[in-house]
Amino acid sequence: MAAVGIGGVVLHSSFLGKKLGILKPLCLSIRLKKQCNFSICSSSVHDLFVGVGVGLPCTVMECGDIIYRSTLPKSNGITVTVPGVILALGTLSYLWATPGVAPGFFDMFVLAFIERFFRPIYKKDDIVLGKKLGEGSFGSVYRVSLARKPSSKPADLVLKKATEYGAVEIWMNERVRRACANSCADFLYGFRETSSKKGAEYWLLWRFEGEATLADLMQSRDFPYNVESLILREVQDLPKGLDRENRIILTIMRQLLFALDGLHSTGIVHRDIKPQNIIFSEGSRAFKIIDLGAAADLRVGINYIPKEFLLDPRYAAPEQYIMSTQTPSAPSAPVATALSPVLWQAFPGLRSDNSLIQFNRQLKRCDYDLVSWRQSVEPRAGPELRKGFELLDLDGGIGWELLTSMVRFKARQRISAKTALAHPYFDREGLLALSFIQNLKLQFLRATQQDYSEAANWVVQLMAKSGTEQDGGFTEAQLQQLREIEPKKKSNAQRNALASALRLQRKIIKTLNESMDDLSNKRKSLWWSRWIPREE
Ligand SMILES: Nc1ncnc2c1ncn2[C@@H]1O[C@H](COP(=O)(O)OP(=O)(O)OP(=O)(O)O)[C@@H](O)[C@H]1O
Repeated sequence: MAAVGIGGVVLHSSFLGKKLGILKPLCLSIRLKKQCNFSICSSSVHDLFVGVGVGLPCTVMECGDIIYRSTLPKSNGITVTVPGVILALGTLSYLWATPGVAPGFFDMFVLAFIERFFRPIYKKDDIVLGKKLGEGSFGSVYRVSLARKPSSKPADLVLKKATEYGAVEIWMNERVRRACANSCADFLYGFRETSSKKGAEYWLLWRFEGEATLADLMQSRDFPYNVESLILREVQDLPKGLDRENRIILTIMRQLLFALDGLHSTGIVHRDIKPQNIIFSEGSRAFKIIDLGAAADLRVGINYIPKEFLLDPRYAAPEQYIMSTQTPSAPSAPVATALSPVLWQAFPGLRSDNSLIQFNRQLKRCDYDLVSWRQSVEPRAGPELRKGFELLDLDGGIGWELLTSMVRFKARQRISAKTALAHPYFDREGLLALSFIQNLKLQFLRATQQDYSEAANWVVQLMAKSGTEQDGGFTEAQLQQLREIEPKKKSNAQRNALASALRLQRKIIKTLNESMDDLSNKRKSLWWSRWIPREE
């Protein structure tokens, strides 16, 4: 059925025809070219429906047709009503909002399935064990090679033989490989191995990324210059100093935040970010994240409410200590930026376990307020701590400002990896120029994450600098007034509605969490792990 276009709206001709019979003066007057000029009463506007389709303008359509066609029965085609559109938009935005439930299901049931046909498969017999790289409570890690080495398969690999948490780690690594491969170590394959005497084990294979984790590099007296030579692949013959160190730390931080943001954007929260879980990839000359065994996938709820916390108390955010393992946890903003990596890098004293534990105690005593902590320790600070503060105070204290916005007691007040990347601290150049994609991403983040009150301040300052009487600028009093303008508070009704909506949202999430908790209690099996390949 033809439709008539009016501006952006398209009206079905059947509707128009019907209404032509009850022409009443006034209200919405629609002038269709010169031949037809008719009115529609506002009382009828509410049952106006909007047709989907391309409308023919009067220039190519004889308007007489409208009256003739209007006697035809109503179209059975899809029509879109305003409430319908609102409902559909609401549903879509819910499904696509962070962490992205809809893309999560697409990934799980479509992409993961298709990927299975194309990925290379490894078997236990293909693997020759080499040196042990690490042993944790949940598994052992070895450097391995392949027994037979087809040229298409990489030779230098890392194998983790893991306990039950290996299943989660396989899931997370596969998700990451599909969504943000550069954020984490290059994962190749994972399977369940049941022939061992110890019982079932999960075997996970990665490409060998490099010899050193950030923790190893930070132990060296030469840190951060040792990282500079790794990233640039040469030793710089430049004088050492705060400025150079700041550039290196900024580069590490930026790489880390890009990797973290990649994880968060796909709905995965690592929950165990620490220098030991950040590996330097010699191939990519960048830091990558490892050990996703404690991660949670917020999109499909995997590992979302773990029964046992796998977190490292040296680095975990304060709420992790105080939360009972039985309490269903609300999804907090990316917790991973909790105890900011800036801390470990700026203050060499915090690089040993004992001083880190001591720092945690001091911070707790200051109610997790970093500014009070600084006030309490700075007067009697040793040279190392002093150097850390100096480094953070460079460029008007922009590093300190970033640090304080990352280390906050309340999870919701901590800035996310995305917002941190848009922080002016990263305006400075690092060691390497950003890639085209990183640059684009950064520009986009800046445009979307920026706090615009800063921009307003900047305009005020600019005006103050050029504002003389002669140039028609502002007087000091006027500028003061401008500075004092406070953002308008939302009206009470609006705030109340927002608060109720948030309360409702929290209630729904809590109920969902509780039911998930119940479900996982009843059926201890990891339902999604049925997709993990098995080797008997
Ligand atoms: N892809 C990789 N390339 C090179 N080395 C790796 C890789 N993955 C892990 N390693 C090395 O293996 C060590 C242990 O890895 P990982 O942290 O994943 O194991 P884990 O069993 O969880 O150990 P922990 O319990 O101590 O955290 C790392 O510290 C790192 O040195």
